[in-house]
Amino acid sequence: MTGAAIEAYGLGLTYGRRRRRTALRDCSFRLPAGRICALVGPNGAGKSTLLSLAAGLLRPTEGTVRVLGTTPAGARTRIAYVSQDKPLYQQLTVADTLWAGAQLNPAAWDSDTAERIADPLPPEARVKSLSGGQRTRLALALALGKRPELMLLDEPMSDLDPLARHQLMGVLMAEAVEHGTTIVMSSHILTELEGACDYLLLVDGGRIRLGGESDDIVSAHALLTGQAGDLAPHTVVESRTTGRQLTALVRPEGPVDRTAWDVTEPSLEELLLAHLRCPDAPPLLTPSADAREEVTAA
Ligand SMILES: Nc1ncnc2c1ncn2[C@@H]1O[C@H](COP(=O)(O)OP(=O)(O)OP(=O)(O)O)[C@@H](O)[C@H]1O
Repeated sequence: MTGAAIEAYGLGLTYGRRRRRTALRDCSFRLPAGRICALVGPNGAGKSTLLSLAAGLLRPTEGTVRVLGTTPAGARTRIAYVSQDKPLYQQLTVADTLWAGAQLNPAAWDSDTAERIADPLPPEARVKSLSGGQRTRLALALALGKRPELMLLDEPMSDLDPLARHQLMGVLMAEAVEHGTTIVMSSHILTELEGACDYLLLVDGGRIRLGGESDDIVSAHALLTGQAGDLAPHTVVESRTTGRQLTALVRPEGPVDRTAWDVTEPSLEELLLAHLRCPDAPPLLTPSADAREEVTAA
């Protein structure tokens, strides 16, 4: 398929030889290019593993992944990856780090963007003297300066103060709009992602549970409230009873009986939390996220 930033088919990764730990299993999905995608899931779900596979830092133990129409290794110059621990050279100064970024990316380096993002940092400060949030800012300056087609960001906002978070989220979104950059951003802060991301991947227990346009995923669900009653024929994600009142998150399979139920649209956060509380709910991929054909070897 064309126009995909990431395509995975049966993708899996098991760490270790003796004490094997399966981090991802049988993940098939497609992320169209140009999206800002939230990658969400509980601790240990497999988000970092998925990002590392897409960045070409890990090789799958099963299945395949393609990035920007080629192998992750083949796309390396077109990808920027910011890992959770933001590895930077401790001895270099901020100015040296930006200079090194320019030398390593001579064809596409965007010094204006990189310097604008790094601006609040003292140029002569050594990386080892920066705070966690300041290092994140420098790592994002390097990533954006590279002018990548795909940015893979592992919890990029977790140690930034609210003002810096707001500013850098704005920069990321402007970048996506102006240059069509695809951004995949893992985070635990669901409210922050709700306004910023137009695409969603929910990973849980090493599997993809939800994938697709956030709006389409939300509108595929309904919150029903009423007297305890029959929820058939709808697919039930979660149902809870308080006294005689039943509240259920369902995927409607046909018209909902509005004489029996109050019907509202769930927020993205309500929807995600319900899926996390109910791991047996069936997965849902919208048509654009559905990778039906096996991609060629990674
Ligand atoms: N290097 C490793 N060796 C062995 N197991 C690992 C390694 N890295 C991750 N794992 C395991 O793989 C699983 C997925 O980890 P991963 O870091 O991908 O999760 P995550 O969704 O990014 O979690 P978090 O939200 O806590 O960052 C976990 O069970 C973890 O313990």
